[in-house]
Amino acid sequence: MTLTPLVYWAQRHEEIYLRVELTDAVNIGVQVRENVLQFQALGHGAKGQHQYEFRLEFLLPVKSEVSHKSTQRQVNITVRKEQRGWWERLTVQERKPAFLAPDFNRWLEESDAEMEIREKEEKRNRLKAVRHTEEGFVSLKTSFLFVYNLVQFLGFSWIFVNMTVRLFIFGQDSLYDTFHTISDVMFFCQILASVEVLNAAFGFVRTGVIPTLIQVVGRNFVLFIIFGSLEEMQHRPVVFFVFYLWSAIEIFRYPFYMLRCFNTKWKTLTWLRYTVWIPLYPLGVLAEAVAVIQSIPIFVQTKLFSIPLPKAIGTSISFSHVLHAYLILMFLGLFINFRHLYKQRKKQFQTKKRKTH
Ligand SMILES: CCCCCCCCCCCCC[C@@H](O)CC(=O)SCCNC(=O)CCNC(=O)[C@H](O)C(C)(C)COP(=O)(O)OP(=O)(O)OC[C@H]1O[C@@H](n2cnc3c(N)ncnc32)[C@H](O)[C@@H]1OP(=O)(O)O
Repeated sequence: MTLTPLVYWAQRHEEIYLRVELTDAVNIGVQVRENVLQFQALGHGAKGQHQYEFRLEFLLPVKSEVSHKSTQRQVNITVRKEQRGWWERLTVQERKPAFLAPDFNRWLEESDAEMEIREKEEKRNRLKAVRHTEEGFVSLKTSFLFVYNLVQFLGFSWIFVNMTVRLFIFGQDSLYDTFHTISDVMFFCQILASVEVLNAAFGFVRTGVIPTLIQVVGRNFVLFIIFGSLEEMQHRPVVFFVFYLWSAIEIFRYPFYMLRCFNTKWKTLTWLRYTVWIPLYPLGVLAEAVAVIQSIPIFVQTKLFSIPLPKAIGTSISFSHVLHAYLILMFLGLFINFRHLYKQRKKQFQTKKRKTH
């Protein structure tokens, strides 16, 4: 005698769901041929552990591909309708088979099913809109970074080329008027470089805020406080060395970033960006330290930026104390950034090795 399991059903506009009440079902066979579904499996049903079977002739055409998933408690079958629509019943015969019942867990009336479709569509449209906005934001961010890097590249290239040409034409004399020929563009580039701290802080670029802050604050301190505020410093050769060392790295760093905006890398440029800093960074810090040391007697003499103390004490705190503290900070900054750049270098070249294998 053939045993039939209990089967619960529900529909949507495009699918039929069947839930077969069999626990621990094995040897499950489900086929759909000419709109007739045949099911057989061995499992524990209403009549105990047996072979169970049933057959359903659908009201309207269905696709022959059928999917089923079994859990410990049941077998779930999904059949796709050939044509989208709402069926008035499941089977061709008007009388419902005794083993078949509506699945009230999934049951929906036609209007509710339509609402469900509409909700799904709305959700899909919302997701599409979010993706669209995100894509717009990404392309805006990329354009912004590209333009920023381009402007910095042009600025630092101008500085580097101008200083090199002047060195060739005027020789040693060019060392003494670097500030007057270069400072405007350097001021512009270094003020603009503050954007890099914001880029790091807002996550526009994958980098740490601290190394960027050290870099930007460190350079701007030397540029505005040491060179900018002391005319006596502006004619010294140290300005040439500081500006030349700063711009020598930037003419590789910014074009490297420009390519990264398009997820591109050029091997030689990547190597230069992550190698040239090894000699340049300590030399740059050394040149900046020389500038700070040279400025100390001038600050003492001119009392510029000194902090006046109450009249009863009758003296003031010289800015030179701040500069002494800054000299220590500089070497701390050098250590932090050198370690950071070393890690970045390792990351770049390790990734590359992994990719080529
Ligand atoms: C808290 C304040 C305390 C102040 C204390 C003051 C202490 C003073 C110490 C001063 C020492 C400074 C000395 C210095 O002025 C001397 C010199 O500069 S000498 C010249 C040599 N210098 C250099 O080589 C340094 C150049 N500068 C830098 O490299 C960066 O400024 C630095 C922050 C140090 C490192 O950069 P970053 O962290 O960004 O590393 P990456 O370049 O590897 O970038 C990481 C990823 O982000 C992407 N990125 C970064 N920026 C951009 C951008 N603008 N556009 C697009 N993409 C960007 C980059 O591509 C990397 O991503 P991916 O790995 O996918 O490529």
